[in-house]
Amino acid sequence: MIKIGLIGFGAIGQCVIATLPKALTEEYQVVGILTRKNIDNLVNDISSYTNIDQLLAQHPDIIVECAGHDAVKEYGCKILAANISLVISSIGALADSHLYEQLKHASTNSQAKIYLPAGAIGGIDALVAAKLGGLNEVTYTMRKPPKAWLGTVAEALVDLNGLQQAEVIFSGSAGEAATLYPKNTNVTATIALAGLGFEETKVQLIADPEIEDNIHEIWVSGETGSFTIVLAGKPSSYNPKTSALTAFSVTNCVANFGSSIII
Ligand SMILES: NC(=O)C1=CN([C@@H]2O[C@H](COP(=O)(O)OP(=O)(O)OC[C@H]3O[C@@H](n4cnc5c(N)ncnc54)[C@H](O)[C@@H]3O)[C@@H](O)[C@H]2O)C=CC1
Ligand SMILES: O=C([O-])CC(=O)C(=O)O
Repeated sequence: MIKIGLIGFGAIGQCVIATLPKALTEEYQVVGILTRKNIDNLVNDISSYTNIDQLLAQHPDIIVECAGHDAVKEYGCKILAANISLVISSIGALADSHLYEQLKHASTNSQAKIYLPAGAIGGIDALVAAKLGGLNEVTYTMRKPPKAWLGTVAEALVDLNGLQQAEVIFSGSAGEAATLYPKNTNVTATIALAGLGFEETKVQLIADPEIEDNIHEIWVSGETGSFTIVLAGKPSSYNPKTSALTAFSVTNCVANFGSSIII
């Protein structure tokens, strides 16, 4: 029996709960969800908690963070120190090298593992493999409709509501992108960690009024060859910033945790 906890019950959290029955062949129980405020009649009588200690007291084997960078900072080490494995959706939090080292240290000292899902993108398997062969260049372009950038620093750069043509709202390193756009560009951190790191991974972010999907383009060149991956992800109907694929990728991490065959 796998005991599962969640942090956050928004677009990703709700889809994870709905998808677990399809993804897990082993017996499991969702022992609780940490939310900002108590939610009555959550789903299937799952309890919601507002304090991490209440969730830890349910002795989950694995906790899925799908809340935001602050949640990783606030709870990550405590979860790992309690020997509970952690799936991190908000991978951009790891652009903070101090936090990265703290989490790694907490995991090394316990038997708990940190799972980083591919999330909204794909090709991470090819990228980590190409890294071992030797990488020369990794570039990533994210194109999202203007409404996906509302509530971000892009609002001060362009008129998102009146945008007539595609505008580059950021060009720079993966580390800067992940920090400047914490709710939108966690995948830049995933690509950086799998490949050339936060400084060397080049990122461009674009607000495009002519598209409806979130379009992710990864270009990699190295000693083993080169590849380009383009994903046109449907945005979650609950949160336009988040691609619908993300929650399924996160759920698959939980399935891998419980499975003897990892894919
Ligand atoms: N790796 C990837 O490909 C992706 C990662 N993400 C990350 O996942 C996070 C969640 O995404 P969504 O579900 O779309 O966001 P959402 O905004 O729909 O839901 C997040 C929920 O978490 C709750 N929450 C926030 N901080 C919390 C805390 N400290 N404790 C308890 N609850 C807290 C919020 O109240 C909200 O209900 C994003 O903020 C982003 O960091 C999002 C999309 C893709
Ligand atoms: O879901 C997406 O398209 C990517 C995203 O928001 C993130 O990386 O934080």
